Amino acid sequence: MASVYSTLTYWLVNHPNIANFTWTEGETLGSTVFFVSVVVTAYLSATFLLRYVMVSLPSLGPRILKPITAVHSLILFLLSLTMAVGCTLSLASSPDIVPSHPTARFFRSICLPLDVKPSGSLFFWAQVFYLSKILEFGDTLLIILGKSFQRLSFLHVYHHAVVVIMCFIWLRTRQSMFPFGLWANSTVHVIMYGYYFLCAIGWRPKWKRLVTDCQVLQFLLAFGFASLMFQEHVFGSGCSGFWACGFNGAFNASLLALFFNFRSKNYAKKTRLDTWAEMIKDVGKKAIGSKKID
Ligand SMILES: CC(C)(COP(=O)(O)OP(=O)(O)OC[C@H]1O[C@@H](n2cnc3c(N)ncnc32)[C@H](O)[C@@H]1OP(=O)(O)O)[C@@H](O)C(=O)NCCC(=O)NCCSC(=O)CC(=O)O
Repeated sequence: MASVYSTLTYWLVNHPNIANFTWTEGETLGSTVFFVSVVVTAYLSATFLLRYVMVSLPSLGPRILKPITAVHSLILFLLSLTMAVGCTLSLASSPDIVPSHPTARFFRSICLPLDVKPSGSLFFWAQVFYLSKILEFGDTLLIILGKSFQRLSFLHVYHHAVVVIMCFIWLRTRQSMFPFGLWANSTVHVIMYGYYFLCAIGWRPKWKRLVTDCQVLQFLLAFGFASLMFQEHVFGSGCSGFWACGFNGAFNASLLALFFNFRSKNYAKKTRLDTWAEMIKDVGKKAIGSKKID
């Protein structure tokens, strides 16, 4: 067990390429406002354009699409797992940012010091996370090519576009709360891409609702921890990128509202149907006396 831990720590935290990583605006891949603007504009334009072009074209058949979707989801599942483990180990073992006391270590995941340098393993994983959000654009392409237009929701497109801007702001402002956000979202995406992968290989899991609930939970936890960060910023020694956290707060609040709407549309119906079924059963039971009905 100890050797697994130390091997993982070496490859995901202490490897020279990771430990010596420094995010430098204008030098690191994707580190300019121009890059983010082009990427997000290209994503939105391509999505709307392809959506309308595909209306008059035949969809790629499931024989071609399902294996590609499965591979894409599997890659994102493995990448999310690697980022979640990498972030956890970075928080547990980076001596430069993380003090040895567990409570202080937790606070480091929600409040970075004002003079924090954008270097080391945590920032390395934030950069990987940022680039992985561009890879997630593939989800939209797969939905459009399969002509599953009902799944091309506002929630989907809005999330995929704005999350890239959010990650760029994390890095540019050395924003506090990003280690928690990175850890929570990567962990949730392990479950989400696991679910998507299983759907793509033809096994539709029964725990879809659990995936949605985990997504909602990450936003709720973020609000809880943000209040602790606020206290630490105001009454403690200050947190880096405090004002940029407002962007995250607004984005999380909008996603929370959209996910509550998604939940009520996708799962509440079932509950109502169940209620109706039970009512009909009761009426039936009364009508035929003590006879059992299914
Ligand atoms: C359970 C959810 C994860 C997904 O809900 P859906 O209603 O979209 O799920 P579904 O049951 O229709 O999904 C199964 C279908 O997805 C296909 N599928 C598989 N892999 C996919 C991929 N990588 N991208 C897009 N589609 C994919 C399967 O082949 C299957 O198609 P077929 O049905 O043809 O067999 C939900 O909680 C959710 O997030 N809904 C919002 C929609 C969304 O776009 N979410 C992701 C971005 S938001 C996000 O990611 C927030 C966060 O950060 O946590």
